[in-house]
This record gives sequence, structure tokens and C-alpha cells, in this order.
Amino acid sequence: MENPAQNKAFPVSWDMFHRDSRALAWRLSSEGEWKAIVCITRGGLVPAGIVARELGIRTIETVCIASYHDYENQGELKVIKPVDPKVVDLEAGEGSGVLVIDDLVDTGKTIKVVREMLPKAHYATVYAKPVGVPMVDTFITEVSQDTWIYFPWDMGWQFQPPLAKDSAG
Ligand SMILES: O=P(O)(O)OC[C@H]1O[C@H](OP(=O)(O)OP(=O)(O)O)[C@H](O)[C@@H]1O
Ligand code: HPA
Ligand SMILES: [Mg+2]
Repeated sequence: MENPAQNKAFPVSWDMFHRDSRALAWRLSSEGEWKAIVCITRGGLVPAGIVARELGIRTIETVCIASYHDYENQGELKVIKPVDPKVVDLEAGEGSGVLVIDDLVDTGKTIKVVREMLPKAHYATVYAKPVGVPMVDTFITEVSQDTWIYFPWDMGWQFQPPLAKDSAG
């Protein structure tokens, strides 16, 4: 179902996503040292792998949350799997020493739920929309609230008609 509130499109290719995730790793490398990554599935899995590779982090945990049940419309938020208590209790507890990664923050509702589980963690996303910005500590690219981000794993190749109408017709 189309959401008229998000009528602009921001398509992201694999190359762009890799470059932006690396930029996130680069920025994070001067912001702290983390013992573990918690990625918010499913969207956080891909940037978490790239950041983990760049920062040499090998303890990777998931928190499984779903909210956009029919693409552009957010429904009830469901925590399908919480964070392993061993990861919550690393260092001084409450998520200290933990880096939480997601692909984007939109309304911030998903990260708000994870912040309740890991209040002392550091929160990072590749993309951010203005309403969600206060919920994250680090992000790379901001897009407007009325934009829908199309990730490469949701896309396929398709013929694009030219802008001009066929002059022979
Ligand atoms: O800031 P919010 O408004 O809460 O939205 C952001 C969240 O929505 C998407 O996940 P989704 O629930 O669609 O699940 P997915 O990661 O499995 O695609 C996205 O990956 C973020 O996790
Ligand atoms: O703009 C978006 N793109 C993809 N998934 C999303 N989940 C919330 N907002 C978005
Ligand atoms: Mg997600």
C-alpha cells in the first residue's frame, strides 16, 4: 500500500550501501571501542556485517523486531527475540560497551524499544529521517521525512522508459 506521506523515493544501490556503511564504520572508529554489536533484524544485518568487518568486532548478537508489516505502513511493534542477557551484562551492564546497528531510523519507535533493553549502548544507523534523529548517536545520511528509502535487497532490475515521449509517435 502506498503511503502518501512518503512520496519521494531514495533508491540505494549495493555500492552506495557498502560505501555508506563503511563511512559509518569510519565515523564510529573515533567514537568509542565496543565489545559487541547488536543488530536490529532484519535491516541491521547487512550494515552490522560491514561495520563488524571494519572494526574487528566478532561478537554479534541480534534483537529481532518487526513493525512495517505491509511495507510503507508501520503497524504494531513486535519483539520477536530479545537481546541475550550475556550481551546486556557485558562491561558495566545495561548495554555498556555495546554498539547497536540498524539500517535506518524513521520515527525512532524501533530504537526506542531497544534503548529500553540497552540504555547504555551506542546507537548507529546508516540513514536517518528528522523525527528519528534524536534517537541515534551516530548516522551518515539524513533524508527528509516524506522520503521512502528503497534498499538494494528489496529491489530488482527494471526497464526505465525515457523521459521524453517517443517523437516518432
Ligand atoms: O524508526 P522506525 O519508524 O521504527 O523504523 C525503522 C525500522 O523499520 C524498518 O524495519 P522493519 O520493522 O520494517 O523490519 P525489517 O528490518 O525486518 O525490514 C527498518 O529496518 C528499521 O528497523
Ligand atoms: O524509508 C524506509 N525504507 C525502508 N524501510 C523503512 N522502514 C521505515 N522507514 C523505511
Ligand atoms: Mg528493521
